[in-house]
Amino acid sequence: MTTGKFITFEGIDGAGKSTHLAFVAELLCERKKTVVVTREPGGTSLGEELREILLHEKMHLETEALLMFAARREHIAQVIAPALERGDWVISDRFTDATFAYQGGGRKLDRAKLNALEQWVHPHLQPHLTLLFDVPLDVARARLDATRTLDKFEQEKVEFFAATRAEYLRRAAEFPQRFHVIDSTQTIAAIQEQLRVIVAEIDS
Ligand SMILES: Nc1ncnc2c1ncn2[C@@H]1O[C@H](COP(=O)(O)OP(=O)(O)OP(=O)(O)O)[C@@H](O)[C@H]1O
Ligand SMILES: Cc1cn([C@H]2C[C@H](O)[C@@H](COP(=O)(O)O)O2)c(=O)[nH]c1=O
Repeated sequence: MTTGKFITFEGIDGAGKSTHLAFVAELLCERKKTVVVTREPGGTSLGEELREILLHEKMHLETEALLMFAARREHIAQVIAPALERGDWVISDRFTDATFAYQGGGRKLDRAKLNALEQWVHPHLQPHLTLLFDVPLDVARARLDATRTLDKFEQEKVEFFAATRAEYLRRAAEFPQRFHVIDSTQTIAAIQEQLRVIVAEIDS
């Protein structure tokens, strides 16, 4: 019997999702789960090649959305579906909510086109739990500026991130049964306490 669950981590760049992903993976390992940690775009060798292109080359917004879903198709076929079938837990740093937020919200691509791609690529797969790390834009920006060289998305203007964040929050309100919105301005320790409770709930 399949017992694995699919958990996704979402948020604008710099919100802190990668920081907490490792912690949740550890919590699940302590609970004796077999955990597959992966990311989008990426997660397969083709997906990682597409990631390089997507994060560094300019392209038409529809090309960008199509490549995100192409990488995702491969990711589901090679990694996510087989792991869930084995009963493993899959934790992915981003999934389809990111396409709705970035290409839909940020770049203003028609949501109907994204719905059609989602229906094509994964009509029967949705995360069991989506953790949305939410922060004001200035906090996210300060965290990014302190830590890294910025990629194509991270160099976008404040309006882009405001629209991306708004679309994430709109989706969280649309799908309250799977989304948990986490106030990522809290300390890392406070967020970890919240994550402990959420993980215990989903594993009960
Ligand atoms: N709650 C927090 N308080 C203070 N600093 C934080 C917090 N969460 C994360 N950070 C710091 O902010 C920086 C960005 O965090 P992280 O890489 O986890 O963000 P991210 O959401 O995964 O970003 P991206 O999507 O661009 O990879 C890191 O230096 C991390 O240590
Ligand atoms: C899956 C997905 C991702 N993006 C963007 C969001 C981020 O800026 C990058 C991924 O980098 P991360 O720091 O590892 O999160 O890609 C996107 O625009 N659309 C998507 O579907």
